[in-house]
Amino acid sequence: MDTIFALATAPGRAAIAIIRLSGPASRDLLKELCGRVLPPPRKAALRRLRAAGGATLDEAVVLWLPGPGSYTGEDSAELHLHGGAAVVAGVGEALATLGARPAEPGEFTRRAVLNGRMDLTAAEGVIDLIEAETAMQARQALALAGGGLTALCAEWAARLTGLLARQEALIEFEDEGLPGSLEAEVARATAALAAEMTDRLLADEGGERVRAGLDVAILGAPNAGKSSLLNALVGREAAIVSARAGTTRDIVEARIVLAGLPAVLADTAGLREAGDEIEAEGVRRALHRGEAADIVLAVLPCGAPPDEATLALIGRRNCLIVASKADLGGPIPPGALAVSARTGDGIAVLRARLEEEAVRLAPASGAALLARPRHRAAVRDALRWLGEAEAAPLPELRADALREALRALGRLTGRVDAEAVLDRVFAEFCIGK
Ligand SMILES: Nc1nc2c(c(=O)[nH]1)N(C=O)[C@@H](CNc1ccc(C(=O)N[C@@H](CCC(=O)O)C(=O)O)cc1)CN2
Ligand SMILES: Nc1nc2c(ncn2[C@@H]2O[C@H](COP(=O)(O)OP(=O)(O)OP(=O)(O)O)[C@@H](O)[C@H]2O)c(=O)[nH]1
Ligand SMILES: [Mg+2]
Repeated sequence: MDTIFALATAPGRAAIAIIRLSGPASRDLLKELCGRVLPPPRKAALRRLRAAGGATLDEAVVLWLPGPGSYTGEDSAELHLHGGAAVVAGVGEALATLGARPAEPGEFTRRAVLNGRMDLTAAEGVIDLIEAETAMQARQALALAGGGLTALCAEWAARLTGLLARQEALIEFEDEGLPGSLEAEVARATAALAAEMTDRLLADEGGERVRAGLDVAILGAPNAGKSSLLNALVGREAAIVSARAGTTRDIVEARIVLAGLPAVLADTAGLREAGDEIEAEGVRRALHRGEAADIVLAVLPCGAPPDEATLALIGRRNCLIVASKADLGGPIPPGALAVSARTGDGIAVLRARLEEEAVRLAPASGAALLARPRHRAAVRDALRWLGEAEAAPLPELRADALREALRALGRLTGRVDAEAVLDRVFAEFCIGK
C-alpha cells in the first residue's frame, strides 16, 4: 500500500496550510522530516521540518495519528505549515523524495471506506459537507456523514434478514408442521417494511433539492425588464441593462439563498423572432433553461400588451407571473406580482414568494437521508424486489426476491458490489479529502 500525501486545505496564500499523509510509511516519513522522536499520538507538537539535505523547510505543528484509530484507519500524520506556496511545495517535494506519492481526489476517504471506518453513504455525506453552502445543506450532509443512512440501512437489512430466515424455514420445514400463521406473518412484515421505505422516500423527496439547490429562470420579451429584475433581486449590477431590446444574449447567472436553499437565478435573452443567429441561439438557450428550471419567472411589463411567447409559459408548472415596471402604471395581469426594479416596490414580496416556493419544493424534513439519486434509486430497487416477494407464487421465488432486496441495500452502503460504484462516488471528491 502506497503512502499518500496531499494538501488538505485550499491552495493559495493562507495563514496555515495542512498537508496530511496516510499509509504504512507515515511514521518513518514523519521521523525523516522532523527528527527521531515522534510526538505522542494525537498531541500537537511544534517541530522544525528539514529536507533530506538538512535545509529547514518550516517550523510546523505536527500530529502523529497512528492507525487504526485515524480518519483513514491507517497510520497517518498532519503537518500544519505556514500557508505559503513555497513552503507547501518544499514539503511536498521532500515527501515525494522520501517515497510518498500525491493522493488522488478522495483517496483518503476511499481508504477510510476500504478500512471499514465508514460506509459509502457516509463518504457521500463527506462530499456533500464539503460542497455545502448553506446551514440547511450542511445539516443534511452531517446527518449522512455521521452514519444516519448507515444506521437506517442496517435496521432495514436486519429486518429483511429476519424475514428471509423465516421464509427459508418455511421452505426447509414445509412438512414439519410450522405454525400456519408464519406465512401470513412474513407477508405482513414484508408489506410493513415496504410501506416504511416508501414513506421514507416520500419524506426525503425535498432532500435532493436541498442538496442540489434551486434553478430559477427569468424569461420574457426583450426589454421586459428581466435583467433589471435580476439585479434588483441580487442587489448588484450582475447583468447589463439598456433601453435597447435584445441586450441580453447569453445566460447571466447570479446566486442567492432562498429559505436556506442555494439558488441560481438565470437572466436570459428576450423571447422574440431573432434578428440574427447569435440572438436565435440566445433565445433557444433561454427556452431550454426555462424547461429545466425549478421555478420560472415570466416577466410581463405593465402598460404593454402581453407577448405570445411569454403567455405560452404561463400555466406551466412552477411559473410565477411578474408584472414589471409597475411604476409606469397600467393594468396588471391577473395573478401577477407587480414589481418595479426602478423603485424597488414589490421586490421583497417577490422574494418572499420565491422563498415560499423553495419551501414547497424542498420541505425542511429535519435532515433528509435519501437525498442523492443513487440512494433513492437503490431504495426503489429494494422496494421493487419487496413487491416481487409479495407477489411471488412460490416460497422459493419469494425467498429469492427477499435476497435481492437485501442485495440492493448492500449496494447502497457499499457492502455489495462496492467496486462498481466506488470510482463513480469518489470522482466527485476533491484532492486532500
Ligand atoms: N485537523 C483535522 N481536522 C479535521 C479532520 C482531520 O482529518 N484533521 N477531519 C477529517 O475529516 C474532520 C474530522 N473528522 C475526523 C473523524 C475521525 C477522526 C479519527 O481519527 N477518529 C478516530 C479517533 C477519534 C478520537 O480522537 O478519539 C476514531 O474514530 O477511532 C479524525 C477526524 C474535520 N476536521
Ligand atoms: N420605469 C421602469 N423602467 C424599467 C424598469 N425595469 C427596467 N426598466 C427599463 O427597461 C429597459 C429594459 O430593461 P432590461 O432590464 O435591460 O430589460 P431586459 O428584459 O433584460 O431586456 P433584454 O435583455 O433586451 O431582453 C431599460 O431601459 C430599463 O431601464 C422598471 O421597473 N421601471
Ligand atoms: Mg436583459
